Amino acid sequence: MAKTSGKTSSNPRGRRPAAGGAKRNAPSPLTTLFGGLKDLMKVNFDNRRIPTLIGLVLAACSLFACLALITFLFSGGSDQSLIYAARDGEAAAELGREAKNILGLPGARLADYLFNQLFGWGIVFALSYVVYLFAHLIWRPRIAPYRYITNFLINGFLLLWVSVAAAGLQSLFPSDSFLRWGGLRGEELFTYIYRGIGIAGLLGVLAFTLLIFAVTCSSRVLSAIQNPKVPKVPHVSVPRPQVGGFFSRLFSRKKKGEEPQSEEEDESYSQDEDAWRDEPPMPTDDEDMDVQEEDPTPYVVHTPPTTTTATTAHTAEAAPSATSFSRTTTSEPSDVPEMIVEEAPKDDLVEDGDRTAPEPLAPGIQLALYRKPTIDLLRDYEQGGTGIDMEEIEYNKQKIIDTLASFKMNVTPCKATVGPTVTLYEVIPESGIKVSRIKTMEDDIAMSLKSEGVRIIAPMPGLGTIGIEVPNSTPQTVSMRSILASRKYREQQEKMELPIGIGKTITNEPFIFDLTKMPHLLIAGATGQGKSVGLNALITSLLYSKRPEELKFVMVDPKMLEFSIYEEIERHFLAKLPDAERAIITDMTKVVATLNSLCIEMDNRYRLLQTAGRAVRNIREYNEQVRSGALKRIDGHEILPYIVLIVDEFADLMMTVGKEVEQPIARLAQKARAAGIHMVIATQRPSTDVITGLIKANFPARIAFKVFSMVDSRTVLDSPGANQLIGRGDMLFYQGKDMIRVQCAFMDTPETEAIVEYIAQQESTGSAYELPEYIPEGEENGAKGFNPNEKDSLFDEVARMVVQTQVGSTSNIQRKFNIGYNRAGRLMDQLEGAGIVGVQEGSKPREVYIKDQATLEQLLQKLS
Ligand SMILES: Nc1ncnc2c1ncn2[C@@H]1O[C@H](COP(=O)(O)OP(=O)(O)OP(=O)(O)O)[C@@H](O)[C@H]1O
Repeated sequence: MAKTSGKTSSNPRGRRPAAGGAKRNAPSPLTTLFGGLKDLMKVNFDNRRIPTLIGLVLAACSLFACLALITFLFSGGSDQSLIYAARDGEAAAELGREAKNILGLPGARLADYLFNQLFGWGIVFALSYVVYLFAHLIWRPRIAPYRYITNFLINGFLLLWVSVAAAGLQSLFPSDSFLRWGGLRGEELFTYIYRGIGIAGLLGVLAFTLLIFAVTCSSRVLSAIQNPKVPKVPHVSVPRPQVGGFFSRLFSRKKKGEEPQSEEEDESYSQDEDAWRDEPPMPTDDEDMDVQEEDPTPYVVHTPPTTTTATTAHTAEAAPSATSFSRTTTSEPSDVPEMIVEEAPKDDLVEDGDRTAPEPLAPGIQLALYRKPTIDLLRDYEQGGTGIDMEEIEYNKQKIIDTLASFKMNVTPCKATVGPTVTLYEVIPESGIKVSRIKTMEDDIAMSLKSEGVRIIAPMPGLGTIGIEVPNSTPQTVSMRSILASRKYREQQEKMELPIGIGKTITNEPFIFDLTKMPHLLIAGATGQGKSVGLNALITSLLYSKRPEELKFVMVDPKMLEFSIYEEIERHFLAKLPDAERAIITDMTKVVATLNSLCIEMDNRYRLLQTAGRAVRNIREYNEQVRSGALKRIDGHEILPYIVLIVDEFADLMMTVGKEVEQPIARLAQKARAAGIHMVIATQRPSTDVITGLIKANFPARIAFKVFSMVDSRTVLDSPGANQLIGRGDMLFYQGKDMIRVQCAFMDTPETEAIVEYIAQQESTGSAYELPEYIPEGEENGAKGFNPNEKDSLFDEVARMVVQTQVGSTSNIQRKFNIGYNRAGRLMDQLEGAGIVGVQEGSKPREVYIKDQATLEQLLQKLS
């Protein structure tokens, strides 16, 4: 073939012959014949027909030879006379019997020739090469030609080596067997070497050539020579799926019914020389070599002692259990021989006993008998824990390596971390591979693993590896109970102001963050991907850590169903506008007033912080001062509750009232942190008209559940990733730095109902927390006048006190009448409306316009 090409290339087709030289340069009939043959072969090779035909012929031949040889081993002795008779020209019939070989006399003669006349036991390697040839010609014709040559050389070497060694052995242990162990050719070669260098030399040659062969072909032998110290470790064998030589892969594919059905389908497998996406590529010659010499124990699990330690309440503090696998594939460079499989630490739960104990009474605590909900109200969904499925891990690892290798990206796996729903495989790419190229392989790996969504983190921040997250075939449900009962949550609860335990990370650790540090949160995700469950987890987390005096929610629920369950705890944990009937806001037009009211509350709080002195810069410091007694209740100071605004469907809000909410939300987002007001807004539609630039800029902390497009993912997270999630609470947490994949905790409606009931039946603050009244700009003038219907019952008394003391201060009213800050603020507004005091000017007391009691009494009479 090569020769043919050489000849034709001297007259490349398409080149015009020189003028006048047409005859001289006309192709000879031989060239024409070869050229035609070449064209024919080319076309047919492209069609894969010729290789398949050749492969089938070779398959038939090798089957014939194998059958002949196998029966020859058993019946060859009795067929010897027939074989020699035939060779001497006598007919078998003359000897009066038939050959015992299953293929008759031709089979016996062929086997005798192959075995005895050629290479004895070495012939096995000749046959194995023929099998390799036909298998590749039929099923994988496009592998590079050098692979045929490499395999030929390997089998050729083994054939000669075994042949000479077998001939030597037979000469040492002579027998009257009809079999010539090394065959005639092997015996000749043996005799030649033996005569030249003697038996010691012969043994030396055999040993040395075998060593050279092993070093050339096996990276394991090479590394064993380079690092002779092999650590002694206990080992347990684990069955290995999908790893092995060509035949095991072939059979496993058949078993799974994945054989390409049609020629077209088959063609698609061979688009790229190595790109068998649906199956690992055929082993390269190197792989074949290693597979041949692999230990029959597929792979070894090294179990460090840490894995066997008993689970105690302190397991989280113990080192994570780790199981390391010896290298099983030659795709890996020899210097990183093991992959660590890291199972997440077991849940470290603490007893709930202390929860039911009465809380120590402290200044600011009004509800002395109030108890936070107990853990037994929550269910445990995590039966069985996150067990490691070694087979799955090994299978996925192999698939990842093979898929990347088929695109010429060799990687070494170094670690697998098994999480509740996802396993993170860390790999190190061979030098020279662009990390950005691996990043583009998400879909290819997902396809080869037949997996829903694969996410590649390239590179893993600070680790020098590339992370490939693959969903587990049996995801675990993370229960809210396991988060709130965890030691970590209990510890963080002490340190954080608004601790939110929302789920578990990939290392199975509770993921807890402080809402005050965010300080606002944007949640997005397509419908049905776990947003509502996530919001409930967030609310529950706060209900478990805060008392009614410390926390109030403002809930906006356009779906009208999601938060209605929390209505029962209105008197404990909800805040509302003074004129609102229900605390849960379902009417979108009321949201604008609520947001503006929150802005007023924010401003009021800032003023209050100013009056508290220089040492107080935010609500935490203010509350600390109140708790410590430095700021006294008698002076109108009391614990300021954190306010958390939760909007379930922000898109609805934007569609209904649009810009009107955008402004107050942006204002709150920019300023409300110090005043203890935090926002959580969730949306099903993460489009740019909902999550506008203004909103995005003010919500640095974001949670993305699964979205359906990369564009949506970019809108939420500024990068792809959320589109690769698998749903059912699988989420990405982003706070301007790295993205953290978290499995959101699950809790069902009955659990929420039980918590709400538990709180509702306890003592409360009497009514919902009253937010300041908001008067829209247009109505302000009229309303400022004074509305007798809204007159506070304390109005007259307060007015008298203000005129008498000539001090127009809200905190003064609070102190004197022992009322809350908001009510005092509202009374002050009414005094302003009635013309008794002037407008607010910074943190100074207001000017009192009425100077004597008589004038005041006249005015009060007019207003009544
Ligand atoms: N963390 C989780 N663990 C397990 N399953 C979950 C989890 N979160 C959600 N699911 C499953 O997904 C379903 C839908 O969840 P959810 O109602 O929270 O979605 P959603 O995003 O709020 O949808 P929508 O926007 O349409 O209301 C749940 O009924 C539950 O079966």
